[in-house]
Amino acid sequence: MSSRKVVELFYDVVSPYSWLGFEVMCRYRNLWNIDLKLRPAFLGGVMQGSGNKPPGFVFNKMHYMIHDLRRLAEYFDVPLQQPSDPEEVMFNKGSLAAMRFVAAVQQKGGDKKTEKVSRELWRRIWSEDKDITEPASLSEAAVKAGLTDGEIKEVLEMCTSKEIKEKLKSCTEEALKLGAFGFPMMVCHVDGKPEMFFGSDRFELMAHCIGEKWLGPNPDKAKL
Ligand SMILES: N[C@@H](CCC(=O)N[C@@H](CS)C(=O)NCC(=O)O)C(=O)O
Repeated sequence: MSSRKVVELFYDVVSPYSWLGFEVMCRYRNLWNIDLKLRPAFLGGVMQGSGNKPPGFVFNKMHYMIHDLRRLAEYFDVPLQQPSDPEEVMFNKGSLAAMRFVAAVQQKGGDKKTEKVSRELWRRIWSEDKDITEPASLSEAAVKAGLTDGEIKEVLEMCTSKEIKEKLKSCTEEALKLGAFGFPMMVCHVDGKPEMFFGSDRFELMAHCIGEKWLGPNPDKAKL
């Protein structure tokens, strides 16, 4: 068997398309000969650093996105539901506190816990119309992800540390260096060279580039 290819997934829980990309990558992780590395980063920093603007800033794009996400939720089998005030959630409240929390969970608990906490945060913001900015909200997500009270207390304390702020910042800067202008971004390391893909709609091409088979967004169902 050829050596496993490293695939880095850069994401932010404020991004609904990242949730789709994240679930697909988690479903394919054991099917493809890949080593998936979760790279929680800050989409606001990527927008600023690349000079891009969120698609929601253009009225027609926002309108399209809301319609598109409804179709995609069903197609990807991810329980995406639009929050009651998407602009407030995405542009005013944002995700800096949540992504520092995810970075701290990764530092303390590794990728399995990072996966679970990220999923619970997405569920709050993009399925249940709940807050992800307050410490109590972050704690609730962590409880659902299976972290103990002691772990949650420690992770919340870590969020304000210089180390965690730097960790999130450096991951965001790394994404920018790899060419990021939005999320999700997948970077496949093929023969030592990084190959970047933007969006949750590039899996077919990505599979082709890494020599794997694309079986649709839900490979388990495709096999039935
Ligand atoms: N076509 C992509 C769109 C992804 C997308 O719109 N991502 C947003 C964040 S939720 C973004 O960063 N957009 C930047 C851009 O479109 O330039 C997909 O289907 O996943």
